[in-house]
Amino acid sequence: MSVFTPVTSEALADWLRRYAIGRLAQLQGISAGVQNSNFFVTTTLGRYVLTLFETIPRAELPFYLHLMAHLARHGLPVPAPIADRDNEYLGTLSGKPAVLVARLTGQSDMTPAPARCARVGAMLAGLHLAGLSYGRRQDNPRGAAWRSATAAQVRPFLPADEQGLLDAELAFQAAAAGEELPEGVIHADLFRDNILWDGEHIGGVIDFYFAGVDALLFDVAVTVNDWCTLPGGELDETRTRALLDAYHAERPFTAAERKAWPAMLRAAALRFWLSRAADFHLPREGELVLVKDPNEYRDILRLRARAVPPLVEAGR
Ligand SMILES: Nc1ncnc2c1ncn2[C@@H]1O[C@H](COP(=O)(O)OP(=O)(O)O)[C@@H](O)[C@H]1O
Ligand SMILES: N[C@@H](CCOP(=O)(O)O)C(=O)O
Repeated sequence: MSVFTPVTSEALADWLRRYAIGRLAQLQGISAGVQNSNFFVTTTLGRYVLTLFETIPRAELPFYLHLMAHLARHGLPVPAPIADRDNEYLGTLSGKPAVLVARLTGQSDMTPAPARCARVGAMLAGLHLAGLSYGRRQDNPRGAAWRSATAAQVRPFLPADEQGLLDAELAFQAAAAGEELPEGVIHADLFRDNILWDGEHIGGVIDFYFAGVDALLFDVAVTVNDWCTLPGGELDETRTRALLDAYHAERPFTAAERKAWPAMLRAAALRFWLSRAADFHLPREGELVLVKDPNEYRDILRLRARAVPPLVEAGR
């Protein structure tokens, strides 16, 4: 559970006067998420999610908020940020940068069937295509430079065998960086808990606060590693095929991407092993704080270094 910064009903009711969305009816802390403080806010006019940003520098926030507005305008089920009476998305509450976004409907599915993986693949391709016309640029905050810096921070806390795994992977990734891959805006954290299902339709894609510009294939790898992994960490071939084929039908993978796929699955696994290890060994203070298991992604990383299914089946 993550609420790092408390918000009182009195302070929120006062803050809401800046908006045109009615009076506060209900405020509830959200028991999920690891990065920001989130609350469900119900007013006399609608239902919203309030996010207080805990770590992202204020100057970087317009990239995310305008991206969400851009994608929503392109018909994707992304929460539109709410502008205040001065036409600003970003405000300040409890001393933190704060935003209200539309609350979307649906529930996340932690045991998705192949058909849902296919929908996610198609939606991810749509998100990448819509992102091509987004005018702002900000690098992936969890890209290669962040991975090297975070590896140095967490390495002293790891046992010897994990230090060896980490060193070998960093060396492998440095050697694998080669041909240029198609780039664009990526979500970068499209886990099962960041998609809300409304029946068989995707009702919401949330949590854009790791988005940035990077290889589109990195986003595909992040998504496959979460949506298509069996409990022991191996890839489920049916779900993997469903997701990749549906993506490929919307944005065909290039030859360079096919070649880079095994290394990209490993880069994506490394990213989440590192962030979870950093959250575990270097925790932040908070009222309700959720820490996810780093070993899950350590094991996924080990397994992806063995055989993985091809990005595109032979003959397609
Ligand atoms: N726009 C939204 N509509 C509906 N529920 C949301 C929305 N945004 C967040 N949530 C809920 O809040 C939870 C935490 O949000 P998330 O963005 O994952 O947190 P964090 O920013 O800490 O990673 C989600 O799992 C979901 O239940
Ligand atoms: N998806 C990441 C952590 C980010 O948490 P989220 O709640 O914002 O998705 C992980 O699983 O490590």
